[in-house]
Amino acid sequence: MKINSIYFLGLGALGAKYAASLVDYNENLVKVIVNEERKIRYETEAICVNGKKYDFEYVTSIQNNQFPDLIFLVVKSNQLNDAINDLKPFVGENTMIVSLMNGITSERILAETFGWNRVVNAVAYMDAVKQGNHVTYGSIGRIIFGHVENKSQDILNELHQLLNDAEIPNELTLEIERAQWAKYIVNVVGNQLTYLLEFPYGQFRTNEYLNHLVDLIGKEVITVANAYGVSIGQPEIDKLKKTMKIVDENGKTSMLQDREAKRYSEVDEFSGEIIRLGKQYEIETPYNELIYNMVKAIEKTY
Ligand SMILES: NC(=O)C1=CN([C@@H]2O[C@H](COP(=O)(O)OP(=O)(O)OC[C@H]3O[C@@H](n4cnc5c(N)ncnc54)[C@H](OP(=O)(O)O)[C@@H]3O)[C@@H](O)[C@H]2O)C=CC1
Ligand SMILES: CC(C)(CO)C(=O)C(=O)O
Repeated sequence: MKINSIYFLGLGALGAKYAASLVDYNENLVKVIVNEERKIRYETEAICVNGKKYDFEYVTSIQNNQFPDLIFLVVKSNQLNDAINDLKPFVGENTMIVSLMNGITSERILAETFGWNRVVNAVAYMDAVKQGNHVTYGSIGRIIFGHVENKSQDILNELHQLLNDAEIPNELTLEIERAQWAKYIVNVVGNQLTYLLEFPYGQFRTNEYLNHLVDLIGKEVITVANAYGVSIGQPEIDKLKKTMKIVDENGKTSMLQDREAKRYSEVDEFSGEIIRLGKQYEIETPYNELIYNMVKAIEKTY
């Protein structure tokens, strides 16, 4: 099956970056799902990605019964429920939905509405930031994707080829859940610690107390991951520490950026989900309990 049309729902930092890269490859490929309010707003102030202005094609409904082959869903986890409602009219019987969202639950929630045969699991490594209508990113990034039961390989191979042609680094994996947890541990540990301590990445290079906390919280995540059935361990903690040491020392995790902008964070997807899984598997998760309640206490003041 050839991929001739790709829609995006979510034109924020990550969505705009990838929508722009695909438009650069083929301007007829991409449309963006919006409501009337967003359409007017986005058309009035066009989105710029790394300084280049993009006049994306915005759609508020399906035209001529032509459903997209693929939809990238790229919203924050606290926007997912509304996004699913807005997505429903655009999902045809052959449309696949790729969630680029952080965390491990969005695909399951999507599958509850659309079925697993419509859902592609994915994880994105990127450092995109959106301020006003300007999106900037520094790293070339990478998308890793796959089907949780390794089904739908035809369209996944097609997507792999298309991303390669568009020069978007990507990997089609048969171990997508493991790949998602390897990123999830970075978010649960790195995002949440930098949020609470208000630290840029540079602190990971020198601060032994911070790195001790990485070990403590990391081990808690690994215990839960192993009970969930995903085989990650100390190598993922070591890799996370290494990653945090080589990125821009002044850069900040998205969760710290949320705090600075007084936006609600994705804490429910991070420690919230670890606590929930901990209860399910009868594993104590005291570090995540502490983090969750501290983040919520801060957000309560908004
Ligand atoms: N930024 C990054 O580099 C990375 C982000 N991620 C993950 O990707 C996800 C998205 O992050 P990010 O792009 O940074 O977040 P942003 O907040 O920048 O973008 C989210 C966008 O979704 C739009 N949106 C929300 N609800 C709807 C809806 N119902 N219909 C249409 N558009 C909607 C918002 O529009 P509006 O502003 O108009 O309300 C906003 O532009 C998160 O899970 C994040 O953790 C993962 C890896 C890297
Ligand atoms: C991996 C990391 C920490 C990169 O910035 C991230 O995903 C985030 O900030 O949300």
